[in-house]
Amino acid sequence: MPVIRTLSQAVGRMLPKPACGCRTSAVPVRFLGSSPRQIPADANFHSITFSETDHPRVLITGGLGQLGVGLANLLRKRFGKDNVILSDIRKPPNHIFHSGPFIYSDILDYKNLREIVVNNRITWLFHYSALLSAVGEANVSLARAVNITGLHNVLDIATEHGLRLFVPSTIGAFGPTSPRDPTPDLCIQRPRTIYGVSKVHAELMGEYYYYRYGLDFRCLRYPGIISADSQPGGGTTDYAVQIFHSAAKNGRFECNLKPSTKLPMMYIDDCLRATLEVMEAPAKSLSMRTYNINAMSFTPKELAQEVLKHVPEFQITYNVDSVRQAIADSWPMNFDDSNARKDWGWKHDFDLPELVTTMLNLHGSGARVAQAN
Ligand SMILES: NC(=O)C1=CN([C@@H]2O[C@H](COP(=O)(O)OP(=O)(O)OC[C@H]3O[C@@H](n4cnc5c(N)ncnc54)[C@H](O)[C@@H]3O)[C@@H](O)[C@H]2O)C=CC1
Ligand SMILES: CC(=O)[C@H](N)C(=O)O
Repeated sequence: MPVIRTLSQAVGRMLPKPACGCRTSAVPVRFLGSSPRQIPADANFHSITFSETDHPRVLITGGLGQLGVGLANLLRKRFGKDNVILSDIRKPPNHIFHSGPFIYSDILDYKNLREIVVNNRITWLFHYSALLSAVGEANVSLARAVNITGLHNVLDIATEHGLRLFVPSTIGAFGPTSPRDPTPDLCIQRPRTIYGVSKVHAELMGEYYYYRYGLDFRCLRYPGIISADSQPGGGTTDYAVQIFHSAAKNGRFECNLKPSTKLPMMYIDDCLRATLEVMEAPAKSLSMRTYNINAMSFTPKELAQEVLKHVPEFQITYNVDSVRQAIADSWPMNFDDSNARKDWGWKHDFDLPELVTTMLNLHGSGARVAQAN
């Protein structure tokens, strides 16, 4: 990799500066080889019309999951409703269908994805389609197809059409031989789930395409994300979302992880803001292409204790799911995100007390919260 970078820098120094004074890619990609899918490297579709003063034209894949709709809302506020297209293979509920552009897109269908990018003049792509850790273990071949083959399609299309590409990674990209407390950006990554393996693959492929073809690839490793108005899609950290729903509904919760299982977590607003911030960060501020981001770490017991402060009758019981427990035991307990904080000013807003108050209020147990306070 450093060899390619050095080579690209050397080639870059040999190139004449563009007369127009316009910005060039940090890596003079076209001189390093052909583009990924047998498309001539000098084909004209690289002439990007998007400039820094225009709003990006955004496509979100896998947009009907836990995170995509919230991301679309945030991006639509910033870039305009019609500039952000949600896509998925599922049928959107009415309120989402009527809230802005939605399109069917299966990321395994390369030609269809390319057509969407071309016809809608997409300039930024947020690639959210994935099978998460627990469902991935239940269907390894589908997880392999969606998380790995799907990523290949996205990488090639993003490269061919000069897109800025965001791919989320996860605490699940680490494994039992990684340092767990804290886990730095760069360390041993030997995950034991197909989900984790596919995310390490995505991190490495994105970085490779950045050096090899100049793809503007950006990646954050998310902790477990906690949201009120969207359901989690089958992960190991799902309990930390479901507990609020149960606490507000009937004051009881059966947890599928042991009380002492400590994992990094983050409120959805922080996660989505980080995603927008890293996409807007000037390329020169990014010393890496994949960053850890962190907010808080807690165990089910600690979370339950915080919920109890608001819902005094709350009861938690434990019925451990061995698959999820084994996964959680191999993941980081604390995340070191000092590089994100240093390079592009990442800062979280929500710690555990704010998270719990916000979640219970959003779940309509405001009356209980007020009573307890
Ligand atoms: N939610 C979390 O706690 C975390 C999420 N992430 C990552 O963030 C991204 C989004 O996560 P969530 O919204 O939670 O996931 P999710 O599981 O809730 O949603 C994934 C979406 O992908 C769609 N999908 C599946 N196969 C597809 C295909 N062939 N073509 C197009 N779409 C397809 C599904 O229909 C679903 O709507 C994922 O890449 C995930 O790995 C990373 C760390 C934590
Ligand atoms: C942390 C994640 O990536 C996700 N929520 C999962 O538990 O699989």
